[in-house]
Amino acid sequence: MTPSHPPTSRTDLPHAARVVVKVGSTSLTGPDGRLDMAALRALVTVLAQARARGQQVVLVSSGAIAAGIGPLGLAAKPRDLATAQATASVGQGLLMAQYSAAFAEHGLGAAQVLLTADDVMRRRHYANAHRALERLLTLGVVPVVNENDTVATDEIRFGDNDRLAALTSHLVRADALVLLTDVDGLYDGPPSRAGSRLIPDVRSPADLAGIEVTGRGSALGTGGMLTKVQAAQMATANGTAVLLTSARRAGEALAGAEVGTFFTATGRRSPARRLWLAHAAEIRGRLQLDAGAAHAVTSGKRSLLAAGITAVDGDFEAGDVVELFGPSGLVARGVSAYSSRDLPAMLGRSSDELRAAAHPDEPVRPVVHRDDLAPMGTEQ
Ligand SMILES: Nc1ncnc2c1ncn2[C@@H]1O[C@H](COP(=O)(O)OP(=O)(O)O)[C@@H](O)[C@H]1O
Ligand SMILES: N[C@@H](CCC(=O)OP(=O)(O)O)C(=O)O
Repeated sequence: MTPSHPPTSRTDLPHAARVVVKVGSTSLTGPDGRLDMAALRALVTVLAQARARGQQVVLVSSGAIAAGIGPLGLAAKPRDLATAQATASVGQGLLMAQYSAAFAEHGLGAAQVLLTADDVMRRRHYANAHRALERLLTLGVVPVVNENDTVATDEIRFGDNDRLAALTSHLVRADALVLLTDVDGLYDGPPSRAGSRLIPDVRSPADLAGIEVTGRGSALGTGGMLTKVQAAQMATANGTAVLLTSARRAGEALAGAEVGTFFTATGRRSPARRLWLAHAAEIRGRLQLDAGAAHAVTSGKRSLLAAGITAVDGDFEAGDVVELFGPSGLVARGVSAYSSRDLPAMLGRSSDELRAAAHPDEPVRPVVHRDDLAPMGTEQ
């Protein structure tokens, strides 16, 4: 197999050693909202061709909720969490049965892999998921990944499979990520608006300036174009090239044709936790830092101590993600070890003062440990 490196252009894509392909609900369902078997089988044929070329393939497939709507007699995609969870657990089994049958026609095995946000955020879970996926790939099986919708709670869920696909690309160290949807690429405005034009290449985040993307998906889709662009940025910043196009063009895309929008890989892999913090985590509050603290967390990559915090905003618990602002703007995101109720009494106090005031059994921790920090913004 070709040595692993991100493709630098579309023509390189058929030579990428390991590819993650993500397909959205809208591309797998017909107008009646039911699974479109022909679309599913056509996609599997394309993935089997990639396998025949010697590429390893991981499929991230939405469609569990869509597949559950018909059998449960529902009129539309459920809005409340409990019904969405129930619908996904009915649909996921049906979806997977179709994939297993379709891959078997090409002599390929398929494996269901259901992930939650914890599986990429927590170090031990991450190592576990990584090991299982590696073994599946070396066994020649095609992993079919979806979010574990039945157990994912509102607080800790990806909610959209685009960012799950970017994190899966990190998990398997993919060279390329192919995002398949119902439009043929990224446009500079909503594709339904007359005059919107396809953007063929995105070479750096600056190329995205001025582009209008909406977070609203179609009736069955979830994140719209916004989560796809976020996923593309997560993946490219971590050394994975991205091609965004329509599911109808999956065959051409994987064969290296001039279709869709190609996002060049811009960065190198960072730890998964940092990736999550920087791009996917929900922000619950904000800490204002003095200049010294802002410099310490960005340049020195040091833990944030209470002494350098001047103000606390928001309502958050210990373990929630907060944004850290220096005198000239956003500098980092991090996991706060203290709640917004406990922090105000600690501000500006040195660790020695806090230790003297604390209960002897209670260790004084940094407010944000350096392992839980993702530098962002300009003061890096
Ligand atoms: N700038 C844009 N370029 C392309 N598509 C866009 C843009 N802004 C919004 N969209 C919409 O995003 C939709 C795709 O998102 P979504 O429905 O969530 O798909 P999926 O089910 O494949 O995840 C497209 O149908 C399109 O109408
Ligand atoms: N996990 C959900 C997918 C949610 C989702 O992201 O959908 P989509 O926007 O169509 O990729 C399901 O299988 O229904």
